Amino acid sequence: MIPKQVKIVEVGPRDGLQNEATPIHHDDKLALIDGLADAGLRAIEAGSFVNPKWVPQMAGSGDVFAALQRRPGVVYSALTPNLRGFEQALAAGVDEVAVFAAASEGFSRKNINCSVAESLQRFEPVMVAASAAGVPVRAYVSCVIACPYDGRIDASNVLNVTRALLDLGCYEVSLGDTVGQATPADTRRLLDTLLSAVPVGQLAAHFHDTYGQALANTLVALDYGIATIDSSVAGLGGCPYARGASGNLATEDLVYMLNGMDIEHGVNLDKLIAAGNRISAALGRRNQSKVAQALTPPPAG
Ligand SMILES: CC(C)(COP(=O)([O-])OP(=O)([O-])OC[C@H]1O[C@@H](n2cnc3c(N)ncnc32)[C@H](O)[C@@H]1OP(=O)([O-])[O-])[C@@H](O)C(=O)NCCC(=O)NCCSC(=O)C[C@@](C)(O)CC(=O)[O-]
Repeated sequence: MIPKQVKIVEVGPRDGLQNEATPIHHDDKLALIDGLADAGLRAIEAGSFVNPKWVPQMAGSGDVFAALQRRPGVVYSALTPNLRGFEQALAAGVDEVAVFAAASEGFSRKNINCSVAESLQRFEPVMVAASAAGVPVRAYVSCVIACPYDGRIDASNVLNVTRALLDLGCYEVSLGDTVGQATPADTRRLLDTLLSAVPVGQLAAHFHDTYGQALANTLVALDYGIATIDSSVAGLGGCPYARGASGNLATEDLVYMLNGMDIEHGVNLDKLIAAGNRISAALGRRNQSKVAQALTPPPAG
């Protein structure tokens, strides 16, 4: 049954910006995060504590967290691949962290330099430390439909990794269609398998829009009762280890659809579009959201 209320997890400042070729000014990151919070987003992935040699755009995440104007009720989170990343995130004052695994061996090796089984072992000390510090841990599974290295992925692989992450103590697993190849039929097949064994309240949807399918797939996820949807303002993003993959579902497009379906989400569309247009201008490109394009007046003259 379609949920009456949806939690939007805004991943633009992390998933969105991590793949940008040109350096992004610290102040632009802060303005983006604050603009998103001002628009009503209550879960914002603001950075990531990974090796800066591998993902240079996230190198300043500690500084970003230190300088955030925290708004009450907003959860500011970060990616942490291992204990070292978690310790840095904790020192930076994150409210929540996310560990990230993959449903394919090829992507796991390229992305985090270890096998899927090894990645789960690396998360064990993170879970212990997070529990001791009272920090909730979310998880991602990448490549839930297809992998740029291993091809099509069997839903049983996704189920096994999802279960392992929940068994470790993650409160939720976000299902990442990293390369954006899923069609609604693929999403249905995946969710039929997953929901035979995992409660719907422990799953979130994370679709990239490379093939223009993200909103259609999100609608399928909502239809299956998934009430947490990841999206990225202005459709920012991509993954450094999935060449050619484009940004996430644009938050503006998601909000517009939810408005039309009378599903509560708490986000002001006008303020969201303004935040998306600001970061797009800072990056020297057009806002990739169709809704933002439709609702933004063309420049005068
Ligand atoms: C995971 C590691 C760190 C393992 O990297 P590794 O090479 O296996 O780690 P290591 O323990 O062998 O250490 C190697 C070097 O990394 C350093 N190191 C070790 N840990 C850290 C850390 N936490 N922060 C900073 N530095 C770290 C460590 O100090 C050492 O430095 P060196 O001595 O060479 O100078 C590395 O592979 C890495 O940083 N990978 C980047 C992964 C990444 O950020 N990918 C993009 C995000 S995932 C994504 O976008 C998908 C998602 C979530 O959105 C969902 C979807 O759409 O699919």
